[in-house]
Amino acid sequence: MNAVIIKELTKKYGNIVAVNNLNLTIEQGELFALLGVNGAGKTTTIKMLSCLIKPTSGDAFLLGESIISNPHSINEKTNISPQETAVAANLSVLENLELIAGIYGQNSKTANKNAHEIAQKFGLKNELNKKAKNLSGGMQRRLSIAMALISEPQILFLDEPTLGLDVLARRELWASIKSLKGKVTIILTTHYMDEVENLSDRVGIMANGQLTTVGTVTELTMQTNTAKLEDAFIVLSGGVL
Ligand SMILES: Nc1ncnc2c1ncn2[C@@H]1O[C@H](COP(=O)(O)OP(=O)(O)OP(=O)(O)O)[C@@H](O)[C@H]1O
Repeated sequence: MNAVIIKELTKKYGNIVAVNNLNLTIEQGELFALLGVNGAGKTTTIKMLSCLIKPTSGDAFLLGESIISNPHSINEKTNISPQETAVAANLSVLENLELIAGIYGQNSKTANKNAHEIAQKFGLKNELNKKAKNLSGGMQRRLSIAMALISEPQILFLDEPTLGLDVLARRELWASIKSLKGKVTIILTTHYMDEVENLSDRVGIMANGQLTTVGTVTELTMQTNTAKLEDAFIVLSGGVL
């Protein structure tokens, strides 16, 4: 079954066409990685799909609901961990998690139970009483994703989830993301090719607001006659090897 159907989605900022006539279908439980050089249109796409900004034209259907006519319904079933880590600095880890659970309508008992469960899953169990501002950057990214997940979304958007993390923190976060595969539909943007190779079921490459290529890592390397995704990406983004 399809979780996401994108139809001719376009976003213009004045003369700039940030996203240009995007068409794409993503299956339920799939982890889809969106790649592209800086300014290609990835974040704008994710922001439209998560109903943070309105498209100029076109539409997208998430779990059958339109981002134009039913954004509230989509907000109940999806969540985003944005590029800027979105945690309340002066609240503890537990309070941050319970806050989001409360916003999504969970009573305090359920919110507390879910907060403890998700903290366990994301290696945050020993940090529950720490203020978010005193966590390391890696722990803050983890908390940000845990906060997106506590609402039990069916679709999760991860915008550069491991940006600025050290190798160990990145690997730990990959393991947490991998444990969601097949259960939650995930759309992820990243500049790290090893992340895509490790996590994604399919990859889409954007250039100048357009989705130029969609396929598995193997399909992309075969298509470009290259040995690894990084080389395939350079070829497909119009660069020189
Ligand atoms: N609020 C805005 N106002 C004007 N132009 C914008 C706005 N947001 C994005 N853009 C422009 O839209 C284009 C696409 O930007 P977007 O942030 O979606 O790219 P991206 O692929 O996510 O880049 P990065 O990898 O650097 O995060 C860029 O030319 C950018 O300058």
